[in-house]
Amino acid sequence: MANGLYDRDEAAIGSLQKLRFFPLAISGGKGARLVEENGRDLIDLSGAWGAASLGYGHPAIVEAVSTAIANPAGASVLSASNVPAVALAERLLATFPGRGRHKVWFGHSGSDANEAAYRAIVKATGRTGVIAFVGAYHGCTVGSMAFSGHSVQAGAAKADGLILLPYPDPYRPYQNDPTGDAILTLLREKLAAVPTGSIGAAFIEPIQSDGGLIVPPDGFLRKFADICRAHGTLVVCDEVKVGLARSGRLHCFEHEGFVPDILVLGKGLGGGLPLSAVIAPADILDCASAFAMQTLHGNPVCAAAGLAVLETIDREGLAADAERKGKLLRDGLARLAERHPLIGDIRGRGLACGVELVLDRQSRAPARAETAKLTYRAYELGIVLYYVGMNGNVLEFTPPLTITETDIHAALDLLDRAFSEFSAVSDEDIAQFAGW
Ligand SMILES: Cc1ncc(COP(=O)(O)O)c(/C=N/[C@@H]2CCCCNC2=O)c1O
Repeated sequence: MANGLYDRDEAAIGSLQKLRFFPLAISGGKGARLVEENGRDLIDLSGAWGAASLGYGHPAIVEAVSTAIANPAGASVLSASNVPAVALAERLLATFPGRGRHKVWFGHSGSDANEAAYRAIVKATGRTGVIAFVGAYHGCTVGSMAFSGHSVQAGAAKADGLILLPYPDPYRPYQNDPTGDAILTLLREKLAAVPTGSIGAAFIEPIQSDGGLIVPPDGFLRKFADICRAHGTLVVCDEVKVGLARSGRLHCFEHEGFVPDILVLGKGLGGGLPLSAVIAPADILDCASAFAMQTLHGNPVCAAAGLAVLETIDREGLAADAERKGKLLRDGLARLAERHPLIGDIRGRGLACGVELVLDRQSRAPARAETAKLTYRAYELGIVLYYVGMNGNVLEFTPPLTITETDIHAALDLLDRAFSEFSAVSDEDIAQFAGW
């Protein structure tokens, strides 16, 4: 379609903020389906990288946002309180089992939330050191990149005193130890080499998402937290992508039998609107004023959307639904693996699933080029699906929590075709899409 939407996008919007895999040009959406400019509809297995937690056009979101925008209670919490933001903060605090007094900080994105958490911890404790993991994507601001470990940000300035650890990956285990204990030994060695109490924060994803949708071994997070806390380090759980019912529990850390000191939420919290939150001890979030603020933080319209998301998760039982539908999806993917040797590993919790593609199941050599062609073919067949991973070879399934079983089955049928047909995609077809 000459001078179609995608061409106009290319002409008008810079590549600085683009992560493109195929020429998706969207004019609308409903449920778990996106509609392209030409009227074609696609099943969205990404959910806008997990942000469209309730899909597109959910009545609860439409109602909440329409009401809020028609009578906006100001525009932020900087210099006034507003009804939706206070109500959302109270509702978030009611979900968090941490001991002691906690408060909420509101942001627009996972990036600004992680950055605010780190800056507040340094301000409150004076401890600049930070622990994080190779493969972790905590954001794309200077501050959140400073303790991210994803290859896409290799050139970014890193925090002084950053300790980056391998993330425990049972499919590619560090030192061939699938339990992750070798990583904990490394952590103890690193901590022994720094002044006691010099590390303020430890950032961990309970499922490492952009690093490859990796579910850690049982018990790892709990043991990791114990070691950090013995060093006086606050454990920050980044649930921006896998939180809020997606994993089959309201909070993903519930699978791990531990409670983080600080919880970071984003993406799905806003149901497609820009909204993030940090839940932290009151003494951390009250350590200063006018220190981590942006003009529209705590925007009442976005906060109304956040309330609608939490209420809908509760009312529609979306956590239990995610558990059930995630198993349905992974069982279907396992049946595809019987026919397609490219599939090396299937993993996930709830509706956060990863499928790692390899050239050979013995060597587990990453199938990077094949992954790019597969996602392109899937798009041609009517599926929106992106990939993640340090080797660019892990299909990431984070569909709307409201996806129907019918759409899951339809998507699996289309994926089956994509696996059979992707080799027909030419290098030229994907050349213009840089991906990660
Ligand atoms: C665990 C986790 N923490 C923080 C972030 C940053 O969130 P924002 O992109 O909302 O700033 C993210 C964002 N992840 C990226 C966003 C860029 C495109 C690639 N796919 C993602 O999901 C994240 O997954």
